[in-house]
Amino acid sequence: MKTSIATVSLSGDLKDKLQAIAKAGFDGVEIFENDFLAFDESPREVGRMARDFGLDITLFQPFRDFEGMPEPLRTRTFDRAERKFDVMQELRTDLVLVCSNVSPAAQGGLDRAAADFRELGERAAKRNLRVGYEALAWGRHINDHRDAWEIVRRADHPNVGLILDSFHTLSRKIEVNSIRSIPKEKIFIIQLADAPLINMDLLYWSRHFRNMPGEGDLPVIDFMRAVAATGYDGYLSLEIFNDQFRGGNAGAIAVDGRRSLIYLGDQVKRAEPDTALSVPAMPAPAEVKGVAFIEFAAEEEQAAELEVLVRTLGFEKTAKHKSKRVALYRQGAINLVINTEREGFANASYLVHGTSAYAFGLMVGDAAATVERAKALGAEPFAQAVGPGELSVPAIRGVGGGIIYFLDEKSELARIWEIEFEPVADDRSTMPAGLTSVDHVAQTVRYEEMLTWLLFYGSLLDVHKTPMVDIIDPAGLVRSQVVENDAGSLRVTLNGAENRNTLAGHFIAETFGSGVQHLAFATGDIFAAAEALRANGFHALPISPNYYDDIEARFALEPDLIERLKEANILYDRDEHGEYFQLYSPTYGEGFFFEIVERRGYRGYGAANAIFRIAALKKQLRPAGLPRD
Ligand SMILES: O=C(O)c1ccc(O)c(O)c1
Ligand SMILES: [Mg+2]
Repeated sequence: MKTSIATVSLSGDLKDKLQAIAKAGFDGVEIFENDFLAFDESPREVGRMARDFGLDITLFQPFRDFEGMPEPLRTRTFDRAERKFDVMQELRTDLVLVCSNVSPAAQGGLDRAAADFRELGERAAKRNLRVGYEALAWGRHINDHRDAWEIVRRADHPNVGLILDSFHTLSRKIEVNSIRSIPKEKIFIIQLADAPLINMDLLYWSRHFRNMPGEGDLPVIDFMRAVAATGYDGYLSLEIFNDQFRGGNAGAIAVDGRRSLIYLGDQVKRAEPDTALSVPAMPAPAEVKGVAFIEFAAEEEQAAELEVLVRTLGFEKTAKHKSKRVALYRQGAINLVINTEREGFANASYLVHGTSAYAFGLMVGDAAATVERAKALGAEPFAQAVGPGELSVPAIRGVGGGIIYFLDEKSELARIWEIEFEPVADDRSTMPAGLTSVDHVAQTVRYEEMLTWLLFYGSLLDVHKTPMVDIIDPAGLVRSQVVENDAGSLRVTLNGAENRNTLAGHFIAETFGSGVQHLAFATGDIFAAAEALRANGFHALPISPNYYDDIEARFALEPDLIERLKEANILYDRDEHGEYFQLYSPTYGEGFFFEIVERRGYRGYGAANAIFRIAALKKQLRPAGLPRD
């Protein structure tokens, strides 16, 4: 499987783009004509630059408004093509993309178009060049790959072939199985793009909202399976028109792009093991059995404050690390680790981000295999010095710089708490509150990083994503999307903050980056938990009385239940599967907080309640930039 990406997909000048593309490990690049025209070097020099970066130029594109032109436009169009051929020879690329004509002057007719392509093929053949025809979804006469293929078939010229672009086919919901019968030699290149499902004009959707395969909602896998069924094993080339990517970090977007192609290849291979597509072998997506631990990095004094909060939540200090300043707090199956080391990664993370949940551990089927898969997908493995008697825990760097550790039950890793830690007798001052497990981990991320995170989790783990929802913060919008597995043993909510006045935006600005902003713990009895917490000296986040009047009316709740909810500051929601109860802690530090939830069948995350608890949480936050008193 060879990978390529169009220069139009990335930010920067042509050289920046080539550099990012090469660094991400692509084999080739499509030169988008405008990127070349806006660049000062000659085509010969651009070709040399690409080759110096180790990149094939897979395609030069696009050549517009070619087929079906009446004279004298037709003659001019062929002259124009000859000029492009000159540039291609200088660049030293042999393939040009001709996209279907959108000009009002264009005339229809498959035979007329086929004749034009045969003549163009003849001219291209004289120079050893090839011409690929792509049906734009909004082409004037040709907007369906099946018609483009019919024209290529009738042109019947070895230098004329078809270019399939997943966006054009899938955006129009064209039956992908029509691809299966196309001879693979006639498919000159495959362009790939996904997109979120939004109802809008096809051209506008295509030019602004495309994203990497797996980041959107289109069935790119079905498209790719149909392509693979032809026996095609040539270049897979990303062509992503996206406003955000154009302004983003070229290096990071290129890494996402390459990851998306490898992930796509892996999915095709798993669905069709006999596929002709040469896909690198890698372990299957990791099955997550649960969140094994969450680790905070803190400095001593703040750690003490955090410990008080954690104790009021009913946690008990059960163990300490044999040689490091690391303590384990436990309740039910929840392990919270507080790391106050003065060196190493946790300390470095503390120095940059302040007290934060900088790492978490996932219990998976096979920890080593999970890191193998992550590496195949271009993630960075993480390792630090292992002391005597310590385990080397497989780990990777997350997107925002945090760490994800992997434990499993098949190795010594399952016994990490016994091997590396020793029990302590806690003179416990608080009582357990019936918290049983981690319900979800909520990460606040930069809005521009949302897709990166989704692809990161989605490609590595056996999870699915839920549709994006808007969370209303009094100071702006926060977009939220969830990655979760069917078992409910992993739920990660990703909240993308666009603006620093929101609670999420404040957290990012003040902690210098994306990170875990809240942890939600599950309980089987929220009212009993609330009672126990209160006895522990925990103060639940106060919720406005107006909220309770509203839900009483909205859900027709019994007055008695409303009273109990109100009295304990418990929020309520309901979906078609059941009921949901939520209780929040006050904020800690720059907006970190805990949540306690009881699910009675409910599958969501209480998005409808977010505005109320955000307003309440924000009341407690110091204004940005002011020191704490
Ligand atoms: O939006 C366009 O015009 C355009 C141009 C070239 C392509 O390959 C494409 O898919 C779209
Ligand atoms: Mg295209």
